[in-house]
Amino acid sequence: MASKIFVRPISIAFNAFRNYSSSSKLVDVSINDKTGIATVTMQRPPVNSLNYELLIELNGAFQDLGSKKIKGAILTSSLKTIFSAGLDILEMYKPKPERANAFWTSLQDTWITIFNTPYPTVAAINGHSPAGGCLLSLACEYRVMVNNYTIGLNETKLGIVAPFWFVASMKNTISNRESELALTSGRLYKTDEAFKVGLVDETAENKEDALAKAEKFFSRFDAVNPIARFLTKQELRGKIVKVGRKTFIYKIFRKFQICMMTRI
Ligand SMILES: CCCCCCCCCC/C=C\CC(=O)SCCNC(=O)CCNC(=O)[C@H](O)C(C)(C)COP(=O)(O)OP(=O)(O)OC[C@H]1O[C@@H](n2cnc3c(N)ncnc32)[C@H](O)[C@@H]1OP(=O)(O)O
Repeated sequence: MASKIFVRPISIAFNAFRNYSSSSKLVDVSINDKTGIATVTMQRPPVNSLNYELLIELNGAFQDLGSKKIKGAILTSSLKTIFSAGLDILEMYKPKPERANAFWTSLQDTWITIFNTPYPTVAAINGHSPAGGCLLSLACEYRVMVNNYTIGLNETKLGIVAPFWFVASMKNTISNRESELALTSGRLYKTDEAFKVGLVDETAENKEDALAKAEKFFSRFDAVNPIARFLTKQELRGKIVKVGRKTFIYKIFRKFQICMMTRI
């Protein structure tokens, strides 16, 4: 684990990013060769619900970007009014245990990858972003959200308990008090409300405005050593990942969830 952490930022310094573009079915990745900014676009209509295949592609996209010399990556959606509707409900309906296990693992791996990237990340939230959609944006370092949409961890409203790494991601962004109020009530915030509590960092008029503001965020690091930056990010986020990845409680929790899912 430690070697992975220390090798990555050094290796990215030796890789070029120029003229890179790749598009799979569910995720499009492009890198602007002038700015060095990557854009990762989810494109799974109708609502970018997170199924196993989308998660695997997302995880792969963010991992691959770790080997390119990019300035930062923006996560956004190709859909007009939805960033992501969260986990695909169909993945949770009477799944086979193997599929359920693979699904949960892919969700957690994707969260860890995005939460831990050596390069800066921004979610340009250009539509509704409930539950797992909110989680993806929380994994990024900065959130810009288009006006008049909703975002939040609404699991309790669905009768579901948010895993503690969902909760930890929220608490990494807004206060413990606000997290408690939000999670226990399953609150979905409108864009302006989310901005007021710090769940999003900036609001935007439309997707173009959100992308422009996201790009501007990366210039904060123009005069910052990327390795020092990444190690500092790890110092701040490492404990959350460690707890999420390793604890006995997590394994029990996952078994319990899969058990619940396969019985419904
Ligand atoms: C259940 C077992 C529990 C066991 C324990 C599990 C523990 C889990 C821990 C983590 C928990 C949860 C994380 C999650 O992410 S759960 C998913 C939460 N998502 C939501 O609550 C969002 C629901 N969707 C909406 O609010 C709206 O659809 C929208 C995103 C605001 C879009 O609205 P819209 O009016 O533009 O579109 P709409 O007509 O509603 O939907 C279009 C079609 O998309 C389908 N759909 C919507 N959301 C999902 C989804 N999450 N998964 C799969 N499919 C989805 C919707 O059914 C429509 O389909 P169709 O056109 O009717 O066929």
